[in-house]
Amino acid sequence: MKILSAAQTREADAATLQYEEIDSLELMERAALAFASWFENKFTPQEHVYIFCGPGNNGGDGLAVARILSQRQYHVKVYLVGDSQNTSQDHNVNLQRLPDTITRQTLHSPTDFPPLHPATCVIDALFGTGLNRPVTGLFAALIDYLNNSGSCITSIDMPSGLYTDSQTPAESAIVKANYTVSFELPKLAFFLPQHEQFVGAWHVVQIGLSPAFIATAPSDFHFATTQEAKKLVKPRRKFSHKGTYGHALLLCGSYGKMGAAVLAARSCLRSGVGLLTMHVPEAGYTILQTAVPEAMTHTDRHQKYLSELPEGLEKYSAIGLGPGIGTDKMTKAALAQLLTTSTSPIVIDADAINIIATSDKLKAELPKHKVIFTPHPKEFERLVGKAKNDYDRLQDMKEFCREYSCYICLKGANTAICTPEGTIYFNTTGNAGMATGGTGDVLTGILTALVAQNYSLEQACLLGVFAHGLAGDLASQKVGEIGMIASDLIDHLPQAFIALTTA
Ligand SMILES: NC(=O)C1=CN([C@@H]2O[C@H](COP(=O)(O)OP(=O)(O)OC[C@H]3O[C@@H](n4cnc5c(N)ncnc54)[C@H](OP(=O)(O)O)[C@@H]3O)[C@@H](O)[C@H]2O)[C@H](O)CC1
Ligand SMILES: [K+]
Repeated sequence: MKILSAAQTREADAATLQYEEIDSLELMERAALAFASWFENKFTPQEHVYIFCGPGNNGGDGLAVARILSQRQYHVKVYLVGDSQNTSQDHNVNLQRLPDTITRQTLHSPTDFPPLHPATCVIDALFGTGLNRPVTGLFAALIDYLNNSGSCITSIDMPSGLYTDSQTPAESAIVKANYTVSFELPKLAFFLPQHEQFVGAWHVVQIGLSPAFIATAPSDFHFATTQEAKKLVKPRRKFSHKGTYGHALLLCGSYGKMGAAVLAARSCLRSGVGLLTMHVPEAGYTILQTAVPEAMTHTDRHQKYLSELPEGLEKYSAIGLGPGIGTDKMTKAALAQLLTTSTSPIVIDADAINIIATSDKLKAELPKHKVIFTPHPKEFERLVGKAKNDYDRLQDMKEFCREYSCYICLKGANTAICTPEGTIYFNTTGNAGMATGGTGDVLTGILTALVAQNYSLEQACLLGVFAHGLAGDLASQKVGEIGMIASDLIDHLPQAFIALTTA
């Protein structure tokens, strides 16, 4: 699904009003009803609800929510902030519609701020997508007060003070929401690690914005949905054999890091590949043959490191390399040779990324449209460079992928997948239990298996990253996040693929 900018959200809003022949007040009512339903599922009417409303339509939503929640037996108080001469039309109508039974107060200075308790539910309706400058003055004082209150804060549409799709200036106060309930589509800001403390757990509620508008709106940013991931899966054919599903080659491992090779091999096999050959240092032979009997094992002449490529590279439909290989100069030479001789797509991870990161020559030799990089943030920084903030990092990623015609899966809470055209997809599966050694090796195995099966590189990234996160989510239901290890992901890959192939 697409992610729209703040400006496009306003256009979608206008297109919806025109297409459905409704007025903006009705759309605001829909938004408020959708928010209130989410709120009712989360909080009981025992809790006191304080709603802080700004001058625009975000504040208008807050006023409509106040009316609806009060009808549903919540004890609601409304606090109005800002110049009452500068309020939006729909804000004004909803203020008039507020029943007299609801206490309301205009906040003129910090001395007016109401006492707040940890048990108070705060709804933040100060600013949404219409924020057009940093939040300072009384609004900033209020935001600081809310942030320090210990109360549970739910933001309507956006945490107030946070820019929707560009870097928020440092001087802006920003609400630190526990929950953000946004309308129709998540906003770009939600996917960036730097905003974790502001956005909290985000949810999207539907308000029926024009699907036709959304379908045609241009956007470089997307997020992955289960429906989309399911559409990517190619069903197995009845009259097929192991040759139908490709032959993967994984170059992994070094002395003391042979476990990375085992993890990549096992996940590759659990992702549907027809045949798998492992090329590992001599010391890995017994380990691989014992731990992964389904894989063929080919050994390097070097005992501890990879120093050469196996014969007959052309027979492999995909090559994965990096997990556990180290950065020995012999390994670097073998990698250089691979980049210039391989005709197959290559998945490049871990130390293979670190090796390429140090050499402009190797970067220049990357085969076009044939490489997927899977860096974690530190490896990304080495490969692409250090960015000032997450928006700049996305921009740098696009430029790198365009320059080298490659794909990058930047691993993290919402792994960001970038194509050579500069389109970015944020993944939506996975959990913090996956922040543990070896889960990256598992991803390399999955992606190599999918590319070997003839998925396009883009399809492999989207499906592979989604399945990897889904396996993590399924594993967390069994072992939780704290006790999770990379092998748990492999154990849950079959279930993940079952979930992606059932309606
Ligand atoms: N399509 C949808 O998703 C719908 C969303 N709805 C809700 O509407 C808001 C967007 O409403 P909008 O009125 O465009 O904008 P805001 O309420 O976010 O803010 C605009 C007002 O705030 C003032 N402003 C802006 N920045 C600041 C600031 N830093 N300090 C003080 N005041 C600020 C601005 O005043 P100006 O001085 O710039 O004129 C406006 O008064 C969206 O987020 C949803 O919550 C609809 O309800 C349904 C459809
Ligand atoms: K808000």
